[in-house]
Amino acid sequence: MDLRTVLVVGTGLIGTSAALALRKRGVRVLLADREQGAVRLARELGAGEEWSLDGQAVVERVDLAIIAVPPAYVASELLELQRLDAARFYTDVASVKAEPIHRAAQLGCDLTTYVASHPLAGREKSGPGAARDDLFLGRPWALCPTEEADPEAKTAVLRLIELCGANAVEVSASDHDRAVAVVSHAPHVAASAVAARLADATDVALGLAGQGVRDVTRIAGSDPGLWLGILSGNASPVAEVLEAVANDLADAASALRALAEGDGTATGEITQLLKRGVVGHDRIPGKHGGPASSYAVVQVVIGDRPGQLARLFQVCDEVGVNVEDVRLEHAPGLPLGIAELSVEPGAATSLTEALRERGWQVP
Ligand SMILES: NC(=O)C1=CN([C@@H]2O[C@H](COP(=O)(O)OP(=O)(O)OC[C@H]3O[C@@H](n4cnc5c(N)ncnc54)[C@H](O)[C@@H]3O)[C@@H](O)[C@H]2O)C=CC1
Ligand SMILES: O=C(O)C(=O)Cc1ccc(O)cc1
Repeated sequence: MDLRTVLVVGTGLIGTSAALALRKRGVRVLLADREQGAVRLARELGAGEEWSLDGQAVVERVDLAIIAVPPAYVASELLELQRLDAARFYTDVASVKAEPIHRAAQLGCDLTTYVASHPLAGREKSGPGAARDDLFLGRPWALCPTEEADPEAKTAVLRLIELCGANAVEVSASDHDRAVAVVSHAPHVAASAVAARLADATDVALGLAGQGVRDVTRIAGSDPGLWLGILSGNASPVAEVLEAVANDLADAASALRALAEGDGTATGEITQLLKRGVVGHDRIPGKHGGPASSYAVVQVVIGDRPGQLARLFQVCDEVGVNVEDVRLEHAPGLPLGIAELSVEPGAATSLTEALRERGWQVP
């Protein structure tokens, strides 16, 4: 089915990102939020037009309404939108699925026109100002149709996912919630626990912070209010994963205590955890949801001057090398840094040679 008009309720990070992606594909988008400022900013960013009611009636029934509000408000928003007959079909994007669906059933929502969904893409920033039209490109987007759902409602949500450039993954709500406890929600709490150690760390310690601690704690910078809602909505599955993580941490701490007291055999336990970590890390699928791939990394020294990265990418373009990922390491106190370019292993040598020929320092 074609989505000609879509209503986005909740013009924050996710709602506005979806709106921008849809606008880019020529879809007409209407915007609503309980905060007028959020609608205004989304509109100014080109995400669509303001949704308005004619008294208590909708002016125009849209093809699909996307409910992009915190998990606890999804069901009541769905009820209200269905009462207004605002759309033919409805979805939401909340990070938890079983509870909003259960609540919607309890409130008496029409489950035939509703298919819950969840894009596995986001950022540690909130609000329309953080939105990006390419946020969902190549990312998984779960959809959880219930038995009651009309097949056409599912088709509408699949079209939304396709228009946003994401990869649809159909899964039951309970399997979804157990899965995201492992890959998103428990990692978030673990990141917060590590970041919390930094709250009273010394300036010396913080001055020595490198990329590792930034990688591990990035998501800990997210909105605590939103995350309290996400974790509360998936409490048991998240608690189960955290208990397992806590056991591993407690075992590692005991082994290190034993090691500090001279028990050399304790290294075995620590090695086992580190090795299990490598196995788990390597199982994370690569870009576009494909199998985990190992790219070659080409390190290039770059000066801290405007335009350096653009010139570096220009060389990659000239020699036809696709940069799969890029990471910047800054050298503290020095006017230079290192750009780490991840490329297909077969392309690393030719890129290195091309860069050196053009005067770049490739250590
Ligand atoms: N932040 C992230 O990285 C991701 C978030 N999600 C889910 O997307 C949903 C939205 O999250 P974000 O966009 O990050 O949050 P956000 O805080 O950027 O935006 C939420 C917006 O919803 C509005 N809102 C709240 N209650 C409302 C109501 N009852 N009616 C109308 N508007 C209301 C707020 O004013 C705000 O503008 C949440 O359910 C979240 O679990 C899904 C994937 C990633
Ligand atoms: O910032 C990131 O990398 C994320 O992975 C964000 C995120 C947060 C919540 C979700 O439900 C899905 C994705």
